Amino acid sequence: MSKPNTVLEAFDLAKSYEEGRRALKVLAGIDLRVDKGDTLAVVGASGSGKSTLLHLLGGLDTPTQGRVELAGENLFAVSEKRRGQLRNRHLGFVYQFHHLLPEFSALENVMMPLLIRRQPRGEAAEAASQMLARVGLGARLEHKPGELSGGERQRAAIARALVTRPACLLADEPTGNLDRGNAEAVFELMLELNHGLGTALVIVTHDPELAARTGRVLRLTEAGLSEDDD
Ligand SMILES: Nc1ncnc2c1ncn2[C@@H]1O[C@H](COP(=O)(O)OP(=O)(O)OP(=O)(O)O)[C@@H](O)[C@H]1O
Repeated sequence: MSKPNTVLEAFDLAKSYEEGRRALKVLAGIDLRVDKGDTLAVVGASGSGKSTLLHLLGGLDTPTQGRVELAGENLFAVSEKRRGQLRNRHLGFVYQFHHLLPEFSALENVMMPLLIRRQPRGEAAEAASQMLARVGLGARLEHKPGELSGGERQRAAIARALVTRPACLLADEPTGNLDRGNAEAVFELMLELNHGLGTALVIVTHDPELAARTGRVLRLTEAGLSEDDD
């Protein structure tokens, strides 16, 4: 049974890919619990399955075995429609590439998830501009993605992911395309927002120094998932 403040929980999660007659085992026996407000980094060698794990946690890919509970519901026992609703209601996603829509302004991009939820335009604009101000882009509302720097684009993507106030933000190498200074700034911003908004944060990173700034570091190896001691 999930505890009341548990946001996301994985039980005995496994993922294999068929390779001809053999199965390529990527993940096996993964148990993981993310509580409200947790900050957690997932590290591991290239190909160890970090992105695969994040996709499973977000219900974007299906496991070969095991289950993921989001807000107490098994993501893979519900309909596709319900899975989408749960994802929408409780999760935010940030990727290495910002995925902002190029023809829309920063403000319009961040309003989008609220408009999709049928929030009135005025309210959506207000919430989006507040969130953009929180990520330091209060003076860039009308800029299109092509008129923003790399770090600013990633900040806008974070604002878009958080504007719906998700319980948990899943971030896959969100600083992977940034130089050192920007990577650190964006990482710090995510931790700060996570703290301020009470959002749980699961962040996949290659960077051990950045990972060490989170509350928990989980390491993926062939033996499975283990938690680093402080
Ligand atoms: N659709 C797929 N079909 C077959 N194999 C796949 C598929 N997707 C991923 N894999 C394999 O699963 C393994 C884990 O991939 P994943 O992208 O999760 O690793 P990662 O730890 O995120 O790597 P990186 O740090 O390089 O991004 C890799 O060996 C990859 O080749």
